[in-house]
Amino acid sequence: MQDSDIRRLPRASSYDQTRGTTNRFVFGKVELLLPTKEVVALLVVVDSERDMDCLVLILCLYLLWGLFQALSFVANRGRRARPSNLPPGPWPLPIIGNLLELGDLPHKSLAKLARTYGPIIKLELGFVTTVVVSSPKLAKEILQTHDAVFSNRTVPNSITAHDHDKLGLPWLPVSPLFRNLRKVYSLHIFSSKKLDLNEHLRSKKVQELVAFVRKCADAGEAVNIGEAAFRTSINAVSNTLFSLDMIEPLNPAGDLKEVVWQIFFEIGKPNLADYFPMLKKIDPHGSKRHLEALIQKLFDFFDGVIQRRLQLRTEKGCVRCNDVLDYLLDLIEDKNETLDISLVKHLFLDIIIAGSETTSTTLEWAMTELLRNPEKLSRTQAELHQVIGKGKTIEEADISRLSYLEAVLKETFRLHPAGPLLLPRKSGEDFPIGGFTIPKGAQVLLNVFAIGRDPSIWDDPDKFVPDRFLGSDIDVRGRNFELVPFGGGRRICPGLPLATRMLPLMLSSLINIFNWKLEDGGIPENMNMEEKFGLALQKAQSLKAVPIPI
Ligand code: HEM
Repeated sequence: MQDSDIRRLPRASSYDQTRGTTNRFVFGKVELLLPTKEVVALLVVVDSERDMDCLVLILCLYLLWGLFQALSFVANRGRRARPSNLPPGPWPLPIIGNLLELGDLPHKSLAKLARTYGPIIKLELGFVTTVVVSSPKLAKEILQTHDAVFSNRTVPNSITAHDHDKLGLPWLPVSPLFRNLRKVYSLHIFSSKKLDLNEHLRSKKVQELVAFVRKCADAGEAVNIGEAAFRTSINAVSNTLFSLDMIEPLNPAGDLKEVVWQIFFEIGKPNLADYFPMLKKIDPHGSKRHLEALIQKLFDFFDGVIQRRLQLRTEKGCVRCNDVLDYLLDLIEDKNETLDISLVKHLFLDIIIAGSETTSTTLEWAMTELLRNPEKLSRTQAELHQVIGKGKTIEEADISRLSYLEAVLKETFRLHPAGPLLLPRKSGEDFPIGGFTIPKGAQVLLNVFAIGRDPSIWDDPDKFVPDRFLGSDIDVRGRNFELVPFGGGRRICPGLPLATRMLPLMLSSLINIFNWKLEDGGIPENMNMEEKFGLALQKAQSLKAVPIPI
C-alpha cells in the first residue's frame, strides 16, 4: 500500500466519511485492515520506521496475550460440554477463527456461505461463536416460535459507554425495565394516536426538504439524496421528540451534525474487542472512549432541552408542545417508576441513532432503484398524479391509497434492508433449530439480505420488480418471514410505525414534484450499486441527481 493510499483513508468528519469500511482497525497511528478479499493475512499500514517498531511490539504483545487467553479459554470451555451437533460451517483458524471469511460485506459473504453449508451455519468470530440463519422457516423459529430463547442481544463493547448497554432499549436484556420501555415506546411515542397528534411536525420537515430541492433545481445543482434525506429524517425524529431541529440547515457550525455522524461512525466501526473479549478493558481502537465523549455532548444538549421544557411547564399559561418530551415528563410527574431524566436521555439517543440513518439510507436506495428503472418511476409518478395530483405533497392519511408506492418501498426493503443482519441476538440456552443445536450464549444473526435474494423464494431475485407485491399480502410487520427488514417478535423495531410514515412522505414528495436526471450526464443503467456495510447498509457512492420541477 502506498503513502497516498494512507492519506486517502477516511476521517470521520463529514456525512460521506461516515460510510466507513468494515475492516479498518486502528491502533494509535497504526491501522490493521482485517479482513478483505485481497488479503489472506493481516495487512498493516504504517507510515514510518518508528511506527514499524511500535507495530511489531504491539503485535508481539497482542499475540502473546491472545495465546494466553486462548489457552485459558480452551481450558474453561472444556468445563462446559459443547453440544455435539453444532451447525455446519467453514473450519476456523486458530485464535481468529473465521474472521477472515467475513470480508467487507459480511451479509454477502454469509449469504455465499449459506449456499455452501445450508440455511443454518456456525462460525467462530475470534472467540465469539456465531450462528447465522438464512431461511424464512428458521427465521420464524428464531423470531416467533422460540422468541423467548433468542430475545437477548450480544452487546458491542463501545455501547457500554455511559452504561448505555444497561439503559438503552436496543441492548437491554429482556427484563422489567425492557418491558416498561417497550410499553413507553408503543403507547406514548409510536402509537397511531400519538403519531397522528404530531403529524404536522413531520409534514413541516418534508416541506423544508421540498424547499431545499427546489432551491437546488433553480440553481441547476445536484442534490445529495442521502444527505438531504438524513437531515429530513433526523429533524423529523427530533421534532417528534422535542419540537426542535437537530440539524440546522442555515447554521451548520452551531449544530450537532458532526457529533451525530461521528457517533454513527464509531458504532459502525469494527472493533477487535467484540471478537476478543479479553481486549474489552484495553479498548484497542478507543471506540468506547470516543463514544463516551460524543454521547456526553448529545446528553448536554438533551439536558438543556429538558431543563428549558421543565422551566416552561412551570410558567403560567404555558402551551403544551404535545411532543414525546411532554408525554414523558407527564409520565415522570405521574410517578411512572420506570422513567427518570437519565433514561429519557438514553431513549432520545436511541431514537436519534436508530431512526435517522436507517430511514435515510432506505430512501436513498429507493430513489436509486427508481432512477435506474425509469418505467417503474413513471408508474409510481402516474399513481401519485392520479391519486394526489401532480406537484402536490401527500399527507400521512393518503399513504394507504398508494399501493404502487407501497410496493416500491417493500421491494426496496427486500433488496436493500438497512439492517441486513438485523441486530445480533443471543441464545439463552442450548437449543435445537433446523436439526442442529445452537449453543447457549452464541451470537445469532439473521441474514435478511440472503433471504431477500434467495432464488427459491423470489423470481429474478436481483431485479427491482415492485409489481411482485401488488395484490400480495406480504408486509414488513414481522409476520411474513421472507420479508423482515424490521425484525420480529418482542424485539421488532419499535420505530416501524414512524419509518413507514416518513418514507412514503419523503419519497412521494421527491418524485411527485420533481423529475430527476443523474449528475454529470450519468446513465441510469451504469449507476454504481455498490454497498458499504456499517451501522446501516449504505450506498457506497452517494446518489447525486439534479431535480427538474414537474
Ligand atoms: C427504515 C427504517 C428502519 C429499519 C429498516 C429498522 C430496522 C430495525 C431492525 C432490523 C431492528 C432489530 C430488530 C430485531 O432484532 O428483531 C431494529 C430495532 C430498533 N429500531 Fe429500527 N429500523 C428503522 C427505523 C427506526 C426508527 C425510525 C426508529 C425510532 C425512531 C427505530 C428504533 C429502533 C429501536 C429503538 C430498536 C431496538 C428495539 C429492541 O431492541 O427492542 N428504528 N430496527
